[in-house]
Amino acid sequence: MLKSLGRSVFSTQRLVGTVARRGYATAKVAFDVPLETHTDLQKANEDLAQARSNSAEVIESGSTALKHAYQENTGFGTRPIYLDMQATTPTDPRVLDTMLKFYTGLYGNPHSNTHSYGWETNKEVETARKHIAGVINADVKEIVFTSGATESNNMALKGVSRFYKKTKNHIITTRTEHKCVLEAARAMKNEGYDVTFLNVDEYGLVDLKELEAAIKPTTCLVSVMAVNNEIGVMQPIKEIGALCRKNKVFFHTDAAQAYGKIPLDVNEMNIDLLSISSHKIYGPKGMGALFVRRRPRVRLDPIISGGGQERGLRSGTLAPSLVAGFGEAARLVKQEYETDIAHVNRLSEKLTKGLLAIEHTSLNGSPDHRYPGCVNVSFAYVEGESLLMALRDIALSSGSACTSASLEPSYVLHALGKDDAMAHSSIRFGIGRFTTDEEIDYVIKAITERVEFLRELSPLWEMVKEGIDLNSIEWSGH
Ligand SMILES: Cc1ncc(COP(=O)(O)O)c(C=O)c1O
Ligand code: FES
Repeated sequence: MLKSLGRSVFSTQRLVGTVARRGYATAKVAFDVPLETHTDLQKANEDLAQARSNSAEVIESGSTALKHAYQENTGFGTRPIYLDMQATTPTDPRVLDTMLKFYTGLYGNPHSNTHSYGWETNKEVETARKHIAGVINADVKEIVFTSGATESNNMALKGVSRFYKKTKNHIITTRTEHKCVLEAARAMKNEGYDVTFLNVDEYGLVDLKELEAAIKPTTCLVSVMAVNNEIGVMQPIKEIGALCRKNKVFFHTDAAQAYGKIPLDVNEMNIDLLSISSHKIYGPKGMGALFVRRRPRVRLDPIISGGGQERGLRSGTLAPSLVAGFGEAARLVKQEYETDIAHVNRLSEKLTKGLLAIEHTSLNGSPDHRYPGCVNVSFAYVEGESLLMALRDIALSSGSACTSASLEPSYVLHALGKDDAMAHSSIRFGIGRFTTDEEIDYVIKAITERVEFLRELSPLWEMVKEGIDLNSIEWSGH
């Protein structure tokens, strides 16, 4: 019988009905389809949001945080508190101001060098490049614009290994990289390259000795991310850089979650290639860059062929509005670094303390080597997706688990040795420049109440309270 205590007991269908009865939502939605996949859950969420926004009643009005969550009628439905900063950040209004002029007067092609339309746009592009380089102490000539960190990572992994393939065909990366690095590495494996995927320890950190041992005479590239997007863990980038330089291997780091958020100096840290994403720093989406070191020079095969823009490494006309927005976002992260980090630190401490005060919760990833703006917590005996459904007033993610249409739990948490149940009960909280104290207070209160509420529904929780050892039970898979 215990074997059947699987997903059906935690059925989201039942949960939504119950949540509605408890008064978290005034609308009741009937689901006549079984809610099994993530797509079903999303649809159910959308239906519920629609029903709720059609309802005249607003729950628990009064507090500003709640107003923010439920009452702001933007015409796009209700707006939950935004705590999904690793997925993307809101555009800073100052960034938008910088971008608008490119949709009116400044429409010249930045690559046109025969007239003033081209020159004036090009000047703006180069100003942006300077701001972007400045954040990581790079030279302007070392910044190549791309469509985002996905493209930058592909360029680095595919471009470098293809260029050096005659003499070197080995790539080293880790198991907790973003999907775009893992998939680019896998693509190179399919092209015949030798790829090592390093393990991480229980804190999510790579072992430097293991890394050194993995380096071979044929190794051309080591790619280790700076800050993990799911758990916020910061890898020892400086030490990895030193190790790679000593062994004459190029070092690439995916800094999509790190750029502008932790101190990065490409020279001091011996970084040869570094990927950046504009929309993680309050800039526009669809924009990014790859830092490519000039001394010692890193060579790479372009993955896009064409007119030879961006030093021949990335052909195609640049999007000046996006470039300038990205540049302004970079200028702002540098200018406001101290204020931003102090703000994020303070709210992160408050949130972490508040969440870990709930019994049977734990922080995922190293508590010491982390970017504080990403807090990943496991709530034992509560299913992540049930909790997300009960937290419709807060925009959150359970890391990569819920971005997938399958019910496969996070590979990052797995790499840390977490079991399926723990991975499925984990939620990622992202704090940023515009997050407020009131929002964090509201989130702590809401999570505390709803975790308690969901546990009350959980037969597992009942068993825990009765003192049954859950490890002795054989579960059915899902
Ligand atoms: C660590 C990491 N790498 C790469 C990316 C991809 O960035 P972009 O959306 O700019 O392609 C992301 C964004 O989700 C990320 O978090
Ligand atoms: S699929 Fe969302 S938590 Fe498992």
